[in-house]
Amino acid sequence: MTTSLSTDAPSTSALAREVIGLTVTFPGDLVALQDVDLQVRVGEFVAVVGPSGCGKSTLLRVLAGLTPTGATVTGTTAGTTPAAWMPQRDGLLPWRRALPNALVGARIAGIDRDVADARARALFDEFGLAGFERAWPHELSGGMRQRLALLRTCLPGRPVLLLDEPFGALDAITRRRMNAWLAGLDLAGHGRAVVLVTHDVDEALLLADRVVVLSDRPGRVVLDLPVPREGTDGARHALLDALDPQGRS
Ligand SMILES: Nc1ncnc2c1ncn2[C@@H]1O[C@H](COP(=O)(O)OP(=O)(O)OP(=O)(O)O)[C@@H](O)[C@H]1O
Repeated sequence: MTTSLSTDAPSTSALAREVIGLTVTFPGDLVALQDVDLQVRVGEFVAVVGPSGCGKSTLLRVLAGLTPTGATVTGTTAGTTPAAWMPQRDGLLPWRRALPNALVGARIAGIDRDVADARARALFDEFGLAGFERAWPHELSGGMRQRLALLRTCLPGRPVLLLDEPFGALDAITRRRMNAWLAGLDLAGHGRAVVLVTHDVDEALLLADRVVVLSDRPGRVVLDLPVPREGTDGARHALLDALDPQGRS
């Protein structure tokens, strides 16, 4: 399946995001990330995996151009390609129905109301949310809320998508569908890039061109692995080894 989602950026092979020597320290000398180097090129799908608390969300925030609350950030960052960030919490506005919630980012991005409305209605269908345009967020299941939040993130067509565990609340079948949708994005053709934080190694292998493994906190890059197109068993072992070096037999 190839998913056609309009984007406001031309197709290039440019650097979408780069961090070099990134160190993030929270108050109390809590070092969340240490000396992290990461490059994401337009057209790439990069998955970031690592143990809980190793700094994945913090890294995504920095890639989004945000300074995590209270943090000291050192190192260099580059890449100005506009990005849309989906945080772990869905952040839906409880006082707005589903469709107006979906349109929030598009309105902020200055997209014409009718254009955004038409795009949103098409995506409600693709995301299995057709018929729920007028539902209130509290009337949606956890998985539906997550899909709505992802739809809202994708709607403005920003070239870089930064997705923090977007499928955590989804049942296996819906997760497969959403994976297929993401896998069908013609990233290179639309000048896009995706950085996906996930706990699921198989999801990372299915979707990504590269998988970056962070160590236990302070998070450092312990593996940056290109995913082979065919036969991912070896890559899977390498990832599991990097995630749990002590578990090696
Ligand atoms: N605003 C903050 N103030 C203080 N400490 C923070 C803050 N945000 C994150 N941390 C700490 O930084 C470390 C990394 O947190 P982060 O949320 O980036 O990890 P994560 O890998 O995304 O975790 P998880 O997989 O459980 O979501 C943790 O020890 C966390 O407690």
